[in-house]
Amino acid sequence: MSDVRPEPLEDDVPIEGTQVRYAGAAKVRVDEDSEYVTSDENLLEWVDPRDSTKILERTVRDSWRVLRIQSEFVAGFDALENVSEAVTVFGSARSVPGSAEYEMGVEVGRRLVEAGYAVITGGGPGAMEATNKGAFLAGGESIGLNIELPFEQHLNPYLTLGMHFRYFFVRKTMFVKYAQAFVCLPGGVGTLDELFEALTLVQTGKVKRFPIVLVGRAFWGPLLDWMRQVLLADAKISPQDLDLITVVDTPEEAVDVVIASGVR
Ligand SMILES: C/C(=C\CNc1ncnc2c1ncn2[C@@H]1O[C@H](COP(=O)(O)O)[C@@H](O)[C@H]1O)CO
Repeated sequence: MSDVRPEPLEDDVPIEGTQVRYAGAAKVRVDEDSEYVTSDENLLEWVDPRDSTKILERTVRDSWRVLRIQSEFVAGFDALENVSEAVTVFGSARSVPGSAEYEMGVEVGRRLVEAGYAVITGGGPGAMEATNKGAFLAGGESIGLNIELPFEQHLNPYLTLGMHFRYFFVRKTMFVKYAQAFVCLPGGVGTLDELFEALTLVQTGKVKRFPIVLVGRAFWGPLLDWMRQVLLADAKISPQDLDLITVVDTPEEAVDVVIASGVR
């Protein structure tokens, strides 16, 4: 596999004292230290109904925000409607390039493409970049769905299609709707959130025939042990819920599980 770094989709000229950031679909250059409030933060902010000076926030702004949310769904559906069979891969934003963990992501991306799948990630750094890199260099469809965050945010350069979302929940819909399976590489809170959202959707029958594969027994094993020893023992889950997750050690095994599940 060639290791040539492709031209990034994003290529901002650095100017001292400034930073480039997204505001929804728009890209703007702002002061380096300017405070930034994300769309998710605005949406989720509680406005005291007893405070009459905030009536504008409570009524007009939230109502109009719905149209922005709607437009984000439309943009996502439009951009992704032609995606062929795909697997969404989650994993740490902090996996370091060149580390074994990063290389595992590269191999997952490559093997998924070789098995005929498009690859979808969060479009950011770390395991997301690694997986996109493997998919991109293998000549496959490599999709990154990025998210507006309170700090500078870039799409990784290994994408054939990149999108930038304001709202976490809109982006999460795309992760599920356009994929036939989830693969989770080692990760932190974001990865756990994505894993458990997927698991809830499968457990409650909202999505069907949707393999969830965790790569790295040493990393994921203790979580599964806890689910068994605490959640199952305390009757918070059913024994069959544990069957919804498959833990493997290698990218090869992970892709084999996806293929064997027959999802297409
Ligand atoms: C913290 C750093 C970058 C953050 N950038 C992200 N870009 C895109 N998607 C992200 C980012 N951070 C989290 N995510 C999503 O959550 C998962 C990773 O979170 P974790 O807490 O690192 O496990 C990932 O799958 C994304 O969908 C470094 O500068």
